[in-house]
Amino acid sequence: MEALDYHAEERRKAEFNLDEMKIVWAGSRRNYELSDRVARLVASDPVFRKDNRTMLTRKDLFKDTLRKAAHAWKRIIDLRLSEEEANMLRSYVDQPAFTDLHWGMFIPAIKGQGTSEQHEKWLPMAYKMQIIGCYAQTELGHGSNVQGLETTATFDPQTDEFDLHSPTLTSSKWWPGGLGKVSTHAVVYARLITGGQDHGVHGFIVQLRGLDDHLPLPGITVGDIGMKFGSGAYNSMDNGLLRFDHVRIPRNQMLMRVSQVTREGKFVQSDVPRQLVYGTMVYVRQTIVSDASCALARAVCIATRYSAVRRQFGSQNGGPEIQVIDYKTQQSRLFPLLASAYAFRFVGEWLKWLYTDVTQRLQANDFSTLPEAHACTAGLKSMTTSVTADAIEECRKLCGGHGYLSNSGLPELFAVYIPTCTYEGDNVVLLLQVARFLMKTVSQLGSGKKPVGTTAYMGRAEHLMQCRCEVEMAQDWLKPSTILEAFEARAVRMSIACAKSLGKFSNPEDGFAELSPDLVEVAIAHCQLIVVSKFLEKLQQDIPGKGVKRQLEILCNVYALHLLHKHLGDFVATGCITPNQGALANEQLRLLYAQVRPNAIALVDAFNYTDHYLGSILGCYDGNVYQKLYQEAWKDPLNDTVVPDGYLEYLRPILKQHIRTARL
Ligand SMILES: CCCCCCCCCCCCCCCCCCCCCCCC(=O)SCCNC(=O)CCNC(=O)[C@H](O)C(C)(C)COP(=O)(O)OP(=O)(O)OC[C@H]1O[C@@H](n2cnc3c(N)ncnc32)[C@H](O)[C@@H]1OP(=O)(O)O
Ligand SMILES: Cc1cc2nc3c(=O)[nH]c(=O)nc-3n(C[C@H](O)[C@H](O)[C@H](O)COP(=O)(O)OP(=O)(O)OC[C@H]3O[C@@H](n4cnc5c(N)ncnc54)[C@H](O)[C@@H]3O)c2cc1C
Repeated sequence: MEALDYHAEERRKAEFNLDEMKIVWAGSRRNYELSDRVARLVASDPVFRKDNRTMLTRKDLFKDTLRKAAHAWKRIIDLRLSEEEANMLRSYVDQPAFTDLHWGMFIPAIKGQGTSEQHEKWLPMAYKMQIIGCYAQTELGHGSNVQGLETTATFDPQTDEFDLHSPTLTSSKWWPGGLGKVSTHAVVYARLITGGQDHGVHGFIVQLRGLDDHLPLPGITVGDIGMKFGSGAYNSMDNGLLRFDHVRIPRNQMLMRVSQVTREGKFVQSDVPRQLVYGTMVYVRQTIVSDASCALARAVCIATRYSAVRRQFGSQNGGPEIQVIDYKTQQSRLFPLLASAYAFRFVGEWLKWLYTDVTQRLQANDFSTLPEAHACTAGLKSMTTSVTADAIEECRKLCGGHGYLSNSGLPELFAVYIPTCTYEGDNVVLLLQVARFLMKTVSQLGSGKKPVGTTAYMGRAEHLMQCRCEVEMAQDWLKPSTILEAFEARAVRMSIACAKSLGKFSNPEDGFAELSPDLVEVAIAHCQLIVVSKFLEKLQQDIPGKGVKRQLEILCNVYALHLLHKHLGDFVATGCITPNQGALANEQLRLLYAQVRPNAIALVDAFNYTDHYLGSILGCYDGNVYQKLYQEAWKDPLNDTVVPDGYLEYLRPILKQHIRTARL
């Protein structure tokens, strides 16, 4: 018998080839096939079950995470999964774990900041997980300000060792994932001191726990920092605290690609820029952008499918009520998020390319593109995670009351997701880094130095400062060059206006601090331009499949025009467009929503998410929402008994007292 599909009619409405769209989303046919195989592998394995996760106590959740990680590792070995497949497996298992930090930060830190001898010594053990590491940078007193870290690593020429010490309470390491209960090793960031001189923050490989008994080594205090936001969620991770009481490590455990300390205790700064010490963060920020599109797509998939099932009001002659997805307000809240998921997917692909390119250049000692890579990863990490976090909450609201149920999947997704706005760089702090980069670029405009890469448009500042938008009718907004020029003109005009305001301050740092809210807006305008332009570039590629390119063009226009509508003040105030042209953009946006509507379900089907990964009754593929909600309610432990525990002690006495009072 064919399974019920409540979305069958919706799926029939689609105007494009779904299989081809799945490939576009995955990046290539090969990626699609790998990802599909791994998703099914995870979904069909009972060890990876996650529907009961929010009910577990912290200890049980943590043990469940250890079990899943061990099982995942076994599957990776048994099936000889590649690094790429293992990473897909991590995504589909969907439970933050120490393994994220081991593979995502500990190993990359050694690779990026270690010498070839250090690679040879440490990487084979790390790859086999004979040692497990974390990334211990943040302290109780300092996270954003890395230069303010207090942990010290003092070289002792007598013994050829570093003495690691936590001199104050605020120097305690605080937050590193995997540190609390699991890691045997850490890359610890500490101030390097030689001959009484402070050389700033550097990375050191430090063993924390015994490899046989897992007990902390002498001088080391280590533990978990406690429960975090939400149930389930990020509590599967053992974010930890760590203190050193004069712990000794050999000199060759300082990561020495950027700077070295000789046997005599001489500090040597190589030609490699000091910022490479921050290189692991650049790598992870890039991965966070790709992950943002996945989290956003997940929330949007749930809200879209549910919006097609849910009906409220408008029944005619006893017929069905209106599907809430047909309300224009629902569309204007949902479809820009759907478009953003695609936009972030494509900008994530591009950022991966940029990161690979900069890494190859760094290996050849070409550091010229490092500032651009830093600005792009910082800015896009900030922008995509802020949008995604807000979007998950919006999707919860789009699902009405049922969105607040844990089994909608949205509360836990939100709780797991929101720290991305803080970790790997607070989003505002990162946007200020972008703003610094932009102000520097503007200040060099007159010097003959041509801006390149994502700031190349600033080289056309003269034109962009005075160009006039030529839109006369709503449909004029569909021209890619018109959209691009409006976004470029807005970004350049906001940047130059801020640079001019900065010039009025005698001390530039005072000016930067005073104008920082405006600078954040400038950085956002620049990042939005990057996303819009990368979406437009994607559309220049050969995209096969009936109607696929057309749908992507519609989504690209939705993405750009909803931003234009949202930030209309910026566009009008800078004179890039007139208020009337803004109104025409909004008119066009409404027409675009009507074009998205018949394709909405198929556009979220293209993410190819299994019901296991979605973890949401509201978002299930077959749309059989009400029956599943009803069945699920009876599985709640509160429904194990008809009369709840505590009735005799607490409820009955009140009820009885009430009866007595009533009789009086
Ligand atoms: C159960 C499941 C099992 C499954 C098993 C499966 C196994 C296989 C799995 C495979 C897994 C792969 C996983 C990947 C996933 C990874 C997930 C990771 C999760 C992350 C958790 C979070 C971790 C953290 O949070 S770590 C800590 C992060 N901390 C920060 O980000 C701190 C933010 N602060 C800063 O970055 C800096 O301090 C800064 C930049 C704000 C200021 O620095 P500073 O004061 O030194 O600089 P400035 O004076 O402002 O600038 C000087 C100069 O330098 C430039 N610059 C700054 N930063 C950089 C940089 N990074 N790169 C390059 N240049 C930089 C800056 O622009 C200035 O330039 P000028 O030209 O001089 O202006
Ligand atoms: C779930 C989670 C996992 C983490 N995992 C790790 C890990 O594995 N390893 C690790 O080392 N760290 C980790 N961290 C720490 C994380 O990297 C830091 O919390 C993060 O970098 C933010 O720093 P902070 O906490 O010092 O925030 P703060 O800098 O104290 O931010 C507080 C407020 O001050 C504002 N602010 C700060 N500086 C400025 C400024 N210059 N201008 C304007 N506003 C400013 C911020 O915008 C924010 O609103 C993790 C954190 C979390 C939440």
